[in-house]
Amino acid sequence: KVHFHKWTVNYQTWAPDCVPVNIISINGEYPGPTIRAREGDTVVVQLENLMPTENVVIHWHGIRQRGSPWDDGTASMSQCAINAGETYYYKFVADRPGTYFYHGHYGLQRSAGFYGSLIVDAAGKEPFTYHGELSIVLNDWWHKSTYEQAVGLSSNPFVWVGEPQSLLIEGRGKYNCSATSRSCNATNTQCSPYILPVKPGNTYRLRIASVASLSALNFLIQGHKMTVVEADGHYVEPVEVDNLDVYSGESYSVLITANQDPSQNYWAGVNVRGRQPKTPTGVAVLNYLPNPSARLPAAAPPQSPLWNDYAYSRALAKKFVALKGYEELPPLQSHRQLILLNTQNKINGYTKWAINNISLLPPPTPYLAAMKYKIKGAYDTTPPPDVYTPRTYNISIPPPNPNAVEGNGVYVFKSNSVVDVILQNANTLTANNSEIHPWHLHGHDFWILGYGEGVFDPAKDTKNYNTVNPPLRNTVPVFPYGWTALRFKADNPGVWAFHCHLEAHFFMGMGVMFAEGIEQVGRLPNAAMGCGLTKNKIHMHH
Ligand SMILES: O=C1O[C@H]([C@@H](O)CO)C(O)=C1O
Repeated sequence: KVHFHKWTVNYQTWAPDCVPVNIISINGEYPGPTIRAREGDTVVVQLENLMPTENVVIHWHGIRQRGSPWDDGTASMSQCAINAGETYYYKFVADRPGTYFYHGHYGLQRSAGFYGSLIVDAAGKEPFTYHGELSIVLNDWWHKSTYEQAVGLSSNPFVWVGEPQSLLIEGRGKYNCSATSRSCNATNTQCSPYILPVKPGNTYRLRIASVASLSALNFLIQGHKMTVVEADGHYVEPVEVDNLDVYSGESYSVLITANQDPSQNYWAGVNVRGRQPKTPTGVAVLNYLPNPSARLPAAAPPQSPLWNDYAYSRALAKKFVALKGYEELPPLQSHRQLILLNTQNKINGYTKWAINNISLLPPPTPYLAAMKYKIKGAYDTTPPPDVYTPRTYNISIPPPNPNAVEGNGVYVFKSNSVVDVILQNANTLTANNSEIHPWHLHGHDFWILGYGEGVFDPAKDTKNYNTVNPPLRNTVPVFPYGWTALRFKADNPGVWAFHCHLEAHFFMGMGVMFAEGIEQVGRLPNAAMGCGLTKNKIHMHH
């Protein structure tokens, strides 16, 4: 079955947290329309860019784009961004059931509200049952425009975006209007809390995803336990939790049962973790029918574990393992091991993030076309280093030599080879500071083989990898001063970004490029080309 969607993208005034700002909307909606498909279906999105002053792309987060790497929706990587006034057709197969989403992948467009849900239903029986389904996307929100944020991030002196003003559940939050001189209308229906209607006694599958720009989030429902059953489109052994960490780029399904006093409604809440919170709890309402949805819970919004209780977060992350009998297990050996050290750096005085001392600056010619058509001079053909040097680098202090370089080289993998990547975290430019980074891989799912604290030791730590029931994911956090090890099969011809999913960090260069099987990539659509050096590779038809 083919699902056809006709979308227009435009600027729009919207008040997600009661303060009107400019957002990027789809068909006038915020969040954008939900895409719903069945496993194996094809999705076609006719995307018309009606924004008069900027280009656009959409990334289909969690969709692997097998056979359609040009529709991964990454500007400068998989395609030329769609010009103002132009229309592009995205076409891909929803080949795996699960909870996914889509968002802009150009500049800071995701932070401008440019995102929505993408849900793929299983063709067969699932390992759990429920009466109904609910779905939310979590986000953090700023009043400062994304253009102002981008200028600050690329200025010297550096202007940091700061902590968010609000946390949003399905695009809705509530700023304290008396705390701002800006226009703010607490009765605007755009900022009324999102309602999750439930029938007493019933069990629901709640799909939760995060597109947060900066914040690690913790989600919980007052008085209700949640049983986690799916993560990033893969089944996990059921885990019952009181609250759930959701890192940007992750998605979950949890089962909840409406088993509390039916005369009440309950808060669903979201709080910041991993950074000292300056943002109030974002809330939605779990509405026990037939209570009126406007009957707000009397209790205070629910609170999460302490923001810097990393032991809690590490322990929770380790609880998620693949559901026995449902998920593919990893190959026992890998062919190549990358150890990627992240550092915050200065380049000519500008604040950046670097991986093995290289800060990613994507080129004007998209990699996919450049590699497929062997366009000379499009990007640096010297591959970046597999491991960081010196190997004695001290991760617990600010970089002693903070200078890094900008680069755009690519890690090229043998077709179908097995690759291990170890993400190694370190101190930032600020003493005694290391941050959580959620890393997202395009075009693949990977197995999480392990998490550790301190410096990764290849001789010792590889022995403790979980190869028995590691979860398959497309996004994984690396905790402060720690490491995360993952494994994937380089079995999807194309060029794929692997990057920190925090919007500002990716903008500041925190990512790398992977490629495999380029010779097997089919002919690129002309519409994905036309920028940089791709222009003379456009195929002429009669
Ligand atoms: O990339 C970042 O920059 C700031 C800070 O390190 C410098 O202002 C911050 O908190 C980040 O996550």
